[in-house]
Amino acid sequence: MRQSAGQRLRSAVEAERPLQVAGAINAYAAMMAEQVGFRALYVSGAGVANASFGLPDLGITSLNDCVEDVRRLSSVTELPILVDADTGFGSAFQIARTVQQMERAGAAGIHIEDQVAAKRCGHRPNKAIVSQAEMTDRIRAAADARADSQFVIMARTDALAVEGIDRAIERARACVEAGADMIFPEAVTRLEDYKAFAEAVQVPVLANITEFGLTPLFTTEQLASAGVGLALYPLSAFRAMSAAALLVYKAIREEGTQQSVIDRMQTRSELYAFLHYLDYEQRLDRLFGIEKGVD
Ligand SMILES: C[C@](O)(C(=O)O)[C@H](CC(=O)O)C(=O)O
Ligand SMILES: [Mg+2]
Repeated sequence: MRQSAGQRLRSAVEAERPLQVAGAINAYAAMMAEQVGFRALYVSGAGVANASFGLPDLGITSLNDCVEDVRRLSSVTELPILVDADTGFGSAFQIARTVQQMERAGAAGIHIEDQVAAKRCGHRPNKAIVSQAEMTDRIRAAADARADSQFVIMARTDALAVEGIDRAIERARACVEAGADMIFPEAVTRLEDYKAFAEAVQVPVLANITEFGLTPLFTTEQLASAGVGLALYPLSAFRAMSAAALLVYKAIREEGTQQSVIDRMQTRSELYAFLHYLDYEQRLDRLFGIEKGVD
């Protein structure tokens, strides 16, 4: 029997340490990431807000906004998809609904964080977090709502920046007791802190290797030595795509031609290869009996 998405994520974490999880802001990006060998994908909350809606990552987008992006990815890939569910999109019953909708949309797991609903990016100042009791309630509600017991509930804590390492670790442990399968300590600055989390919680720990934030760009080797289970690159490709797009827009506008930036572009045949375009065409020909040169 085909493994569930949750099982596939758990197996991937076992198979690759740390499991590199690639952020994909759309279905086509997911296909490229899969075809270069990633074994897991990520739907970033910031990605949904910034790329799909042109909004800042400040808790403005909804469950439906996010679920739609998840559906698009799960339609084109068998890779397990970890989803950023921000603060869970509400209180207990809404969190339960978040879990159910994400499962149905094909997600393998979600992370829920302990920031207040008016959340911020984890690498920005002035974050505020809910009490430990409220956070463990979120996790309990999420774990209880799963249809598939293998669906991954990951607890993200933003407590390190707010309350320091000891309280953050205590929170992470409390989340595991409440049913969290994995832990995402946000905005970690030192390898030894990852190690401390990993040793304390004894479940896979995720390192968010997002650029231009508080976490140094640790290598997978460094992360492995600190006992990290998953290495996340939430927006790396999006940042590069955005820079490339800007360059191209400017060149066309300023130079009246795209000639100077053509070698920055993916070619039509490269695009078609990732999309399996020719397979579609062949299927069409087979279905409708169209042969070359025959009307
Ligand atoms: C991981 C994250 O939650 C995301 O939404 O992708 C962001 C990433 C970022 O803003 O760089 C976060 O770390 O808060
Ligand atoms: Mg986020």
